[in-house]
Amino acid sequence: MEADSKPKKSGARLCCVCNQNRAALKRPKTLEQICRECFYAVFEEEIHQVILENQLFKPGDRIAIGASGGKDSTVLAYVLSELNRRHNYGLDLFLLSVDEGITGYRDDSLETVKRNELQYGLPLKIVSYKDLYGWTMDEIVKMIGLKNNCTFCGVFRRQALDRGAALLKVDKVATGHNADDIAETVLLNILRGDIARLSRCTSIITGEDGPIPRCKPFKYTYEKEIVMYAYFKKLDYFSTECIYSPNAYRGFAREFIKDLERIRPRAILDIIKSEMVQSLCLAGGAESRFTKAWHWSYSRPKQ
Ligand SMILES: Nc1ncnc2c1ncn2[C@@H]1O[C@H](COP(=O)(O)OP(=O)(O)OP(=O)(O)O)[C@@H](O)[C@H]1O
Repeated sequence: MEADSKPKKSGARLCCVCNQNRAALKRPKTLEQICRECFYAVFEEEIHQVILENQLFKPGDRIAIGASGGKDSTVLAYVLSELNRRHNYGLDLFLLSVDEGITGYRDDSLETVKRNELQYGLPLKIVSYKDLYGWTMDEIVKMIGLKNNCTFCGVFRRQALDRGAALLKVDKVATGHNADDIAETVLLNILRGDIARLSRCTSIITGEDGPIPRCKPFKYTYEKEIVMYAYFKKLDYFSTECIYSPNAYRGFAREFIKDLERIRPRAILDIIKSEMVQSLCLAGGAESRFTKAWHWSYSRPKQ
């Protein structure tokens, strides 16, 4: 037997990919035992394939990465810079942050993004609610209280990202929304009976009819794997929840998805997939029939 084909440690569980190194973790998505190096490789390769298959970028594109300083957007910035170099995507990458003006949250996470700017060598643009709208979220919450503040903030942030993207003259904004976020949104839209949003929420590219399209390279990437990747790679990210976001309804959906994942990891992908199939049916002309049937059954008097 050749030296390098021997297991490194007898009795230790071997990585199911290379069959050489000791497994260091169980992949949350597949439950495979895998070593760190192979985990990095499969994690990055899956994202690369998603980018290619969905034609998320074109050579020469200027891409802003929506950078909140959280784990998802930090891993996105790191992985996109790596893939851009490795596969010669030919992209000009930028970090774009929105400062909502939330003391004790966004000010701290922006410090992380400023460090990421240096660590990854990506130019950073920060746009603030105060400059764009004349109000910080702290001031808005003082005025309107905690009810509905997430709705305001979401609308403002979307516009602020568009404004920042226009200043940077980018072709697209990439965000760190992951598979768990998308499955959660599918579930929320089902629970609210919001068919219009339901049929849009799994799209990997959105806003193509608006000023600047958005894309989600992590559409199929599990949150737990993002956390593991950030942890093993020792990436510098900020991990505190927004102080104004006690969104109970979304919280329930999140917990439910996590419970399903514990029993059956594929559940996250299956929720996304089943929504995509339904959207395709709607796009194929079944929309009016489906909507009529929906309204009929919804408004039918109780027997
Ligand atoms: N203040 C912000 N500035 C720029 N982009 C943002 C901001 N907040 C959110 N985003 C973008 O939207 C995505 C999803 O938002 P979400 O609220 O889930 O982020 P988060 O939990 O604060 O951080 P992350 O998703 O990076 O871990 C982020 O990954 C990021 O790309």
